[in-house]
Amino acid sequence: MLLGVIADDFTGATDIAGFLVENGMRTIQLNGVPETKLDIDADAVVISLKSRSCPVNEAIETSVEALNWLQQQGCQQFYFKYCSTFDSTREGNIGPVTDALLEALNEEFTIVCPALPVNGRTVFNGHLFVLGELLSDSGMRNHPVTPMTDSSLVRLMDAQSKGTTGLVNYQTIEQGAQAITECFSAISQEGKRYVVVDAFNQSHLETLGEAVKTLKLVTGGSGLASGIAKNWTEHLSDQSSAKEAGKPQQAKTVVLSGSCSIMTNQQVATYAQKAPHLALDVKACLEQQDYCESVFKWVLENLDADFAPMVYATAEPEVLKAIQAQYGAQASSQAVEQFFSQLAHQLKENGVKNFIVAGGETSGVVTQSLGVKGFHIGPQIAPGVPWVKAVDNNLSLALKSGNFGDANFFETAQGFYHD
Ligand SMILES: Nc1ncnc2c1ncn2[C@@H]1O[C@H](COP(=O)(O)OP(=O)(O)OP(=O)(O)O)[C@@H](O)[C@H]1O
Ligand SMILES: O=C(O)[C@@H](O)C(=O)CO
Repeated sequence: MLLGVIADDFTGATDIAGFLVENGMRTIQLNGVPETKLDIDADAVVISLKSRSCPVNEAIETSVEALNWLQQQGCQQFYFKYCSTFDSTREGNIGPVTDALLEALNEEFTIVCPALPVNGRTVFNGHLFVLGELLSDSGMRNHPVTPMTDSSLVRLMDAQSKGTTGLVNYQTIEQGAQAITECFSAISQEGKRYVVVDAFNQSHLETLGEAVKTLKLVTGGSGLASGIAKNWTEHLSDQSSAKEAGKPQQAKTVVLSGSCSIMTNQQVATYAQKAPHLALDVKACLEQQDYCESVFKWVLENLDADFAPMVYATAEPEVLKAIQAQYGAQASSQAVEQFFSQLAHQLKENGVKNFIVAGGETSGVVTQSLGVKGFHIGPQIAPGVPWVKAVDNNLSLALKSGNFGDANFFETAQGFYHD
C-alpha cells in the first residue's frame, strides 16, 4: 500500500478516489475505519469518515484511528482530504485534525491545498475562489451547516489550529518544484506549521505534486491527487480491472438529494422536468411518525418510470432560512438526514440497487444505513463523481458533492448502466 487517504466526508472520499483511479492508482474506498487489518490489494486506500461537522474531539479521534489503521497497512504517505470549499467554521475541524495527524506522525509541517480548478475551485494569493467568486461571496455563504464567510485560507487555518500559517504564492509555484520546496523549508524554519499554496490551474497542481513527494502528511481537496499519483508511477501496475469492478448495472434506481447548494438546486429543477419527484416536507419529517412510510410507498409506485424517482430536501436559500428559523438549523438538518437514512434502508430491503445521492452529509448517512463497508471505484460521471460499487454486495452508488456535476447530472448518471 502506497497512499492512505483520510476523507472527512463520503462524497469527498469518492471524489479523491475517482481522481486516484483516473491517474493510475488501484484504489479501494472503505467506509469508516475497519475493525481489523484487511488483506487489500490496492495502491491507495481512502477511508471515508463523517468528521466534517461532528464535534471536534470526535473528528480528531476517528481521524487518528484511521491514520493508525493506514499505518498498519504499510502506507507510506498520508493525505487528509477535506472539501475544495474548505467547509468548516472558525471553530471547524480542519485545523485540529491536521494538528492531531501531524502530532501522531511526529511531523512538523504540511500544506493546505483545497484547489480543484477542473471544478472552479482556485487559490490565488491565499484566497479561495469558487467559479471566479470569492468563497465568501459564493453560494457557500448560505451553507446549512458550514456557512463560509471568510475566503482567506491563512486566516481560517490560523483561527482553527494550534500553529501559524505561511503562504507560497503562484509566482513561486510557477518557478517549479525546487523553488517550492525551498520556500517550504524557509517557512518551516520561521516556525510555521502549515503553508497555504496557490493553485489555479492543473499545471500548478502537477508541480505541487512533485514538491510534496517527501512530505509524510499532505492536506487538501482532491485536485492534488493527480500530482501525487504521478509520484508513484513506477510502483503502479495495470488498474483497468479495478475500474471495471466499479461499473453500475441496470437496476432499480432512486435519486435522493439532501444538498441545498446552488448546483444541486439547478440539478433538481432540471431533473424534475422529466422524472417523478417529491419534495420533502421538513415539518412532517419532524412531527409525523409515518411520514417516511408514505414517501417510501410513493417511491415504490414510481420505480418503473423512464427516469428514476427523486426525493429531495433541496431548497433555495430563502426557503431553507425559513425552515431553520422555525425548527432550528440542527434539528431540521438532523431530521432530514434521519429521514434519508431510513428511506434508503427501506428501499434497499425492497430491491433498489442503485442510489444516486446529492450532498456529502446525506451521502454519509445513506451509505451507513445501507451497511456498505467499502467500494470499488468505477467510471467518473462528472469530474470528482465516480460511480462506486459495494465490495460486499451489488449496490451501486453515485455520491455527488453538493456543488459538483452539471445541470443534467442525475440523468447523465443513469446513462452509465450496463446489463
Ligand atoms: N430543507 C432542508 N431543511 C433543513 N436542512 C436541510 C434541508 N435540506 C438539506 N438539509 C440539510 O443540509 C445539510 C446538507 O449537507 P450535505 O453535506 O448533504 O450537502 P452539501 O453540503 O451541499 O454537500 P457537500 O458536503 O458534498 O458539499 C444536511 O445536513 C441536510 O440534512
Ligand atoms: O472537495 C470537494 O469539493 C468535495 O469532494 C467534497 O468534499 C464535498 O463534500
